[in-house]
Amino acid sequence: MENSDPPPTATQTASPSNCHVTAEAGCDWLAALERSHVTAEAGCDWPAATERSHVTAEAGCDWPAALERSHVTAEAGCDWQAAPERSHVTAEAGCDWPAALERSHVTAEAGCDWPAATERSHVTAEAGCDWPAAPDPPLPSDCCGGGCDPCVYDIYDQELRLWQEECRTRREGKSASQESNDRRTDGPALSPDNYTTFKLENIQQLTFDMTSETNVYRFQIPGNGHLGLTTGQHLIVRYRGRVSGRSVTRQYTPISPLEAKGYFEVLIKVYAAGEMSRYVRTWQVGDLVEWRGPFGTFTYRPNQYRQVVMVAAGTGVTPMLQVAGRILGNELDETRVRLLYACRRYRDILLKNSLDEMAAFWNFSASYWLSQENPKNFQPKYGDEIHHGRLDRAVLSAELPPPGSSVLVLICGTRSFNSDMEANLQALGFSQTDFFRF
Ligand SMILES: Cc1cc2nc3c(=O)[nH]c(=O)nc-3n(C[C@H](O)[C@H](O)[C@H](O)COP(=O)(O)OP(=O)(O)OC[C@H]3O[C@@H](n4cnc5c(N)ncnc54)[C@H](O)[C@@H]3O)c2cc1C
Repeated sequence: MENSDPPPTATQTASPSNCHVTAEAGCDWLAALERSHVTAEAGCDWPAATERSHVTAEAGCDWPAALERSHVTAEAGCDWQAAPERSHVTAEAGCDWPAALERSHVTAEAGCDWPAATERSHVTAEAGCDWPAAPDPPLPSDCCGGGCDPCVYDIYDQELRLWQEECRTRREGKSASQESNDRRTDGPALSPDNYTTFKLENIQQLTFDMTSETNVYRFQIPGNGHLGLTTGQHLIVRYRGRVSGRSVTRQYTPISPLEAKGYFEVLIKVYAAGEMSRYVRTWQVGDLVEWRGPFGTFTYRPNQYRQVVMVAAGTGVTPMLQVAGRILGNELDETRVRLLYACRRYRDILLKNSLDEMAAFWNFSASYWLSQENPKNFQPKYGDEIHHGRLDRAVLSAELPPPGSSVLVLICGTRSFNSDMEANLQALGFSQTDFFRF
């Protein structure tokens, strides 16, 4: 006998992974596929969305609650639109959204008109609406596994909390800048819990080539205030794209003296393909940039060690400068400081003038390891200690006193540089307490 079921009245578009599927009115859908994004028309009676499916409902739709990790449930009267790939939802004006479930991040206000969200960001607001972008969760590859404090996951949790807080204040009718100003009048210049905007007052270019540039950015601190950092601490900067709706954070270590008043400076290497770099490249004098901090667990006591050996690569010199500045600025501190600095070429040595000034102190010396410099093609400054080749275990072995002889080794460079140096130190008999990685 032939199947007597009526032909389906609904249009169903099956989707491969990451594509979009749409259900028409009257459609009785099966659970949405993992990672498919689906839209239901009015009158649709959907089953619960499965894990990781993202669903939206049209006006009049009566949806069951979405399961964990599906993102939203729709209210009657809501008029939803299909989300673009991997973005989750867009809300129309007049929409009244219920709170999103775990991992969905936002609720939209009445009157809000949101633009399409970008990949992995969840929702953003359209023209007219000044809704904050939700933070992006870190990728597994963002975590170095080295026990950083704060780790990228801690930063994400903090960002999520801040973002939820900001959404709340917006719902209550208070703008974020108003909040920030309120805080500034009765609090310190900088807070680890909330972002403060600082005005960019100068940009100084240090290096430039086809793939990157390095600049020093100077920010004004109102009222001749200071950051309140201790040695070796860093800040977090946030970028929230008005158009893209993305929220990106990165860490940077101020290079200005810790006690500097009325300003602070950060050195930032701007990469062609870097996510934050793309934003930093657009910075202009007068721009307002959001910072929070300080962060970092490094502690230092004068004369605690006989020698501090700094092993740095590229922009990893920034915390070293802070620590060295602190030691050399205290005439009662007799700690010797030795910097081993790996760069590609001579002209890539960052903050060379500051390092040269430090070299005038009896207890500071620097040695530069150039991996890509042609010995014939550059003119070192008189007295520069230049080596051609890589900063490797043999160098550490020759430079470092034996483990246990009151030496602290500080490490800061790329992720691979850091883990190479840690492995080298351990192979040379140094224990975890003998070194610190920024
Ligand atoms: C505690 C701490 C302090 C820091 N302080 C500073 C600082 O003072 N100044 C500073 O410039 N950076 C500093 N960084 C690094 C900074 O936080 C960013 O990781 C860096 O600016 C790149 O961000 P991005 O979004 O532009 O690039 P991403 O989007 O994160 O990376 C894109 C690509 O850029 C390239 N890239 C990124 N970082 C590096 C790198 N370090 N070496 C080589 N290639 C790289 C890679 O090709 C990468 O694939 C610090 C990091 C930490 C954890």
